[in-house]
Amino acid sequence: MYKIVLMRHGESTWNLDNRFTGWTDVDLTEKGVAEARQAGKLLKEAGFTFDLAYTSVLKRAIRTLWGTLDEMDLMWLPVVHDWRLNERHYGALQGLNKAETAAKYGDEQVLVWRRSYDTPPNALDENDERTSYSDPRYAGLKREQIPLTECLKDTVQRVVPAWNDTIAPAIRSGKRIIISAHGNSLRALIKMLDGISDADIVNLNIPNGQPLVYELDADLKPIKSYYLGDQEAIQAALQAVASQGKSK
Ligand SMILES: O=C(O)[C@H](O)COP(=O)(O)O
Repeated sequence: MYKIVLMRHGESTWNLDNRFTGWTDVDLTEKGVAEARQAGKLLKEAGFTFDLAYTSVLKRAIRTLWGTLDEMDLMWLPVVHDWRLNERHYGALQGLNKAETAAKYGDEQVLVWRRSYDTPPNALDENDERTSYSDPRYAGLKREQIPLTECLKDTVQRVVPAWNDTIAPAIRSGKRIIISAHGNSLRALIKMLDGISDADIVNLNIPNGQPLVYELDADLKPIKSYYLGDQEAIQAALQAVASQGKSK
């Protein structure tokens, strides 16, 4: 049996402002930094340790990993930064307030943009200054690999290869791993791991900074999964994430 830990980054400045973030590289708030440390404390208390860490190329996930590993005295750990674990690109919504967008376009439309499997938000214009074309961290990618918007299905199409090419082989070789990533890149991964249908994935929300343990069998199929920590607080946080896209 293998055990892996998935974790969404702690609260970011744009989580606090309730803005669509996607590939925008915003930092953690003080609360987010504290959540990362608290996650490390919980993992240490529960007897976890790791051999290898995976994260995205976005600082809110990277800094969360740093805080967690620091708390576990594991800052020396090898870390793989993979752009394929980035948040889902939120297209032209990036930067807009979620509740204001719901007031303008309706809660239903915002739910479709946030949670539907295959309807992407409007794309950024190629000349929009918010595109990632000239960002050096994506210099190794072909232009067509850099999204202008994504639905969850598009995110699945990059997260699953990251799993198959690098993460799954590392787990099979016996490495104990932690993945620090994002709400929707983790929804993509969990959809694949748990075989969640396109319709049911709409209901899956991930709270900030809470370690989610997956126990996997020899074929890397989930045996069970559970959040560490205060279960009531986690349920409240899940509800709060679901409500972020409502006008009231
Ligand atoms: O990119 C974002 O705005 C968030 O990190 C995830 O947002 P969501 O819960 O609205 O999809």
